[in-house]
Amino acid sequence: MWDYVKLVALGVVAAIAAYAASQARDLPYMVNMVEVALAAVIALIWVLRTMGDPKPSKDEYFDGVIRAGVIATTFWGIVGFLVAVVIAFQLAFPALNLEFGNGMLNFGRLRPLHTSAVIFAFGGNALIASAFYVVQRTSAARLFGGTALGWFVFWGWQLIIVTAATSYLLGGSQGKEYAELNWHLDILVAVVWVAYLIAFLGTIFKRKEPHIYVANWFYLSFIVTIAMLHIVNNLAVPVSIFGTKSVQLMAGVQDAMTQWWYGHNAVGFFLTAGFLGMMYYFVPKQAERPVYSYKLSIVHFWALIFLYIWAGPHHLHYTALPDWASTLGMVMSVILWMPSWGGMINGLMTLSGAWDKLRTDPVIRMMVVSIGFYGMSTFEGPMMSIKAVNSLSHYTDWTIGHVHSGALGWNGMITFGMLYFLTPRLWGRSGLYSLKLVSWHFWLATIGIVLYASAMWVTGIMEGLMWREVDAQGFLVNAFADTVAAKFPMYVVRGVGGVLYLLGGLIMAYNLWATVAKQPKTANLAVAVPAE
Ligand code: HEM
Ligand code: HEM
Ligand SMILES: [Cu+2]
Repeated sequence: MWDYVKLVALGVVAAIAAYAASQARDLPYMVNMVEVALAAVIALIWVLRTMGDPKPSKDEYFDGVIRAGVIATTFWGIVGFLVAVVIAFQLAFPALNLEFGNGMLNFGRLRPLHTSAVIFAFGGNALIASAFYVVQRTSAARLFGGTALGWFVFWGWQLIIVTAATSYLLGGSQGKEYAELNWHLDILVAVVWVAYLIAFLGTIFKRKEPHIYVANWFYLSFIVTIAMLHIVNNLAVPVSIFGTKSVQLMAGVQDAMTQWWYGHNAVGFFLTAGFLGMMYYFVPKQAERPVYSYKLSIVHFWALIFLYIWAGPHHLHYTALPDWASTLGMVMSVILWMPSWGGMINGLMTLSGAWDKLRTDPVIRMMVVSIGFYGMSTFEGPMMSIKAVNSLSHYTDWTIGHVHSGALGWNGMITFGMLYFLTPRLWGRSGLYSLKLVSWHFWLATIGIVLYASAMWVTGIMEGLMWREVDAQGFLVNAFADTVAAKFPMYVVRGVGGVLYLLGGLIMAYNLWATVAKQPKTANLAVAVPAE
């Protein structure tokens, strides 16, 4: 019966999408609708072919969707880093904005492709997969909603990634950073995200462990907050239901504030709280030590989520935003340093008594460096939110350097650690194919980040100082073009750093593949046992 409901629903979606494509007013909308129709047809065929298959055992964890998530995270990571390297060199060598790409290969279109690929495709898949793994293990319960809900979340997310990417390349964007998707795709995101929330919360509700492990608190706050941010920041009235264009509900400075309330908390909850959930499960697991302080984890959790939500105005210093709002954002940001370091200390000190593992286990090394970069970027951030500092750093590459020490160092490295932890376990292999290759990955990535961040500090502070340099009469000394020319060598260094980081990612992809393909099989451990 349930299968028939699914068939009808998919058929209706395919028909509506095909009709919408035929009525489309612009190219991105048309292509997106064709993609949605195709996806619905493929899903329909799959449901038809698997109808009546035996149901999987209820006391086994649902790991298929997590395996798919591991593959997707690795794949989108490589895609995101590759586009990253291209745009990095485009900034150094503008001729790389290739003419024959007809606009599609220009920096302006590839930049949102990069940010979305790394944050939402690479980071998003890592978060979804790890949340599904952690919530099942710590609740000793199978994922709520059965295979259907889990696969819906996974494939829905991949569909969003593909439609988003094609839309950006074709110029479909509403021009809000990290929220470039037009309204028709925003609705898709909201639907898939609510399904994700239901799968996660449902598993918590049916848990066999009385206790809710702290990693789940972080994951839950991330899922709920992102839903709220996404919906409020994208409130808009479409111009036509057959086109991408819409009118934002809020205007002017209210819209700007809403956008950076969203943007900052995308950092705070997507790139921080969710990844802290990852840290709180995988670091103790890999180190084989309990969390350093459970009390600290609770205190810094509440402090973190309370403070983050107020800090958005630090993106709008010296703008039309009222001064008091800007000051409020600054103060909350500076206070935010404390809970951030609470998290860092808790992660690092989990290794107390196991520091020797740093020499023998490159996966732990990766996690520790990740936590180190988390600490560094959450010191740098509060400092940059102080108005006097921001008046120098804003609009410069310093911000870009800050972003990437968080993104490459913290998000990237903890994700790599998580993938190295999960792959042998999910495929029932005795261990990773090669620890030596993990070590290579570690060094390439670390050197890549250091090149990236130091190049951006130098060029950022340099251009900030050049912009404000005045002569004795008060005239500006440097033309804007002078700063662009001066930045060239640093842009090349950043590009080289990116190449190293990408190489590390490729080595990881090979190592993970070889782990599955070449390592001997061990007994499968997918049976639900109390709180792993
Ligand atoms: C191979 C490594 C990477 C390289 C070479 C790279 C390069 C770049 C470049 C050239 C830009 C544009 C900067 C500008 O407009 O001046 C950029 C922006 C950005 N990248 Fe990356 N990136 C890499 C990895 C990542 C990762 C892994 C993430 C996130 C997890 C990330 C997140 C971002 C964000 C959020 C921005 C926008 C920053 C802003 O507007 O302030 N990047 N990246
Ligand atoms: C206590 C923690 C943090 C604070 C207070 C903070 C503060 C700031 C400030 C003041 C800016 C510059 C705003 C501007 O001048 O335009 C900024 C930019 C940014 N930060 Fe952080 N930061 C923190 C942690 C992080 C972390 C851990 C990450 C990444 C994982 C991150 C990602 C970003 C991104 C992506 C931007 C660029 C936004 C844009 O596109 O303009 N931040 N942050
Ligand atoms: Cu912020």
